[in-house]
Amino acid sequence: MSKVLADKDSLKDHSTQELYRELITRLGEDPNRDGLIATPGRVEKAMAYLTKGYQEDAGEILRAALFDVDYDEMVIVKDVEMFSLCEHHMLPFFGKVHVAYIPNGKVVGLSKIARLVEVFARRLQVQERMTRQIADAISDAIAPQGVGVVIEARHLCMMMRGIEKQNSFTVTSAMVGCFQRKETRSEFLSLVRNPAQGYL
Ligand SMILES: Nc1nc2c(ncn2[C@@H]2O[C@H](COP(=O)(O)OP(=O)(O)OP(=O)(O)O)[C@@H](O)[C@H]2O)c(=O)[nH]1
Ligand SMILES: [Zn+2]
Repeated sequence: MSKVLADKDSLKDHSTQELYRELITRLGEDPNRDGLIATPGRVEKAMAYLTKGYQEDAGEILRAALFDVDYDEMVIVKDVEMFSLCEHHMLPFFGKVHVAYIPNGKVVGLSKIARLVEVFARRLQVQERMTRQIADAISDAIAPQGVGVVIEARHLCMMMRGIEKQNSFTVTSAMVGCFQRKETRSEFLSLVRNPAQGYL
C-alpha cells in the first residue's frame, strides 16, 4: 500500500488524493470547504509517513553498525516509544518496546535498535507480529546467544470505539535462544519492570 502511495505517478495524477476526497464526501462532508480543501494532500503525506516502514530494510539498517565486541552479558534498550497502526481498523496503537540480547561476538549500534522498531511499527501491524519481527531481525543480523522483545501498548480501536476500554493495555513478548530459559527471561523481565535508577 505504501508503495502505491509513494509511487511518483500516483502523486502526479493525484489519484491518492482523489481517494481521500471521495472518502471525505462519503463521510457526509464537503471536501471543498475551506478547512478540508487541503486535507487529502495532508492525509496522503501522513499515511505515507505512518507506513514508511514498507520501504525500509531491517537487515540493511542493522548491518550499517555491527561491531565486534567481547561482551556476553545482557544488553537492554528499554522504553523505546512506538506508534503503529492496527491492521484491522487502521487506528493507532502505541506504547513502549523493550529489546534485549546477549551477544555472541557482535553487538549492534544502539540507535539501530530504535530504528528497527520504526521499520516494523510504521506499517499496518498486529502487535504480536511486530514483536516477533523485531526479535527475528536482531537474531538474523548478529546471531546472538538470545534475544528478548517485550511490547506494551494501548490500542485506540479498543479505546475510542468497539469495546471502549480505556485502561487495558496489551503486553506481547518474543523470546529467542537463551531467552527461552527461565532465568534469562526473568532477568530481562525484572530489568524491564524496574525503572532505570540513579544515573538518569
Ligand atoms: N491479536 C491482535 N488483535 C488485534 C490487534 N489490534 C487489533 N486487534 C483486534 O482485532 C480484532 C478484529 O475483530 P473483528 O471482530 O473482526 O472486528 P470488530 O468487529 O471491529 O471487533 P471489535 O473491536 O471487538 O468491535 C479485534 O478483536 C481487535 O481488538 C493486535 O495487534 N493483535
Ligand atoms: Zn484495531
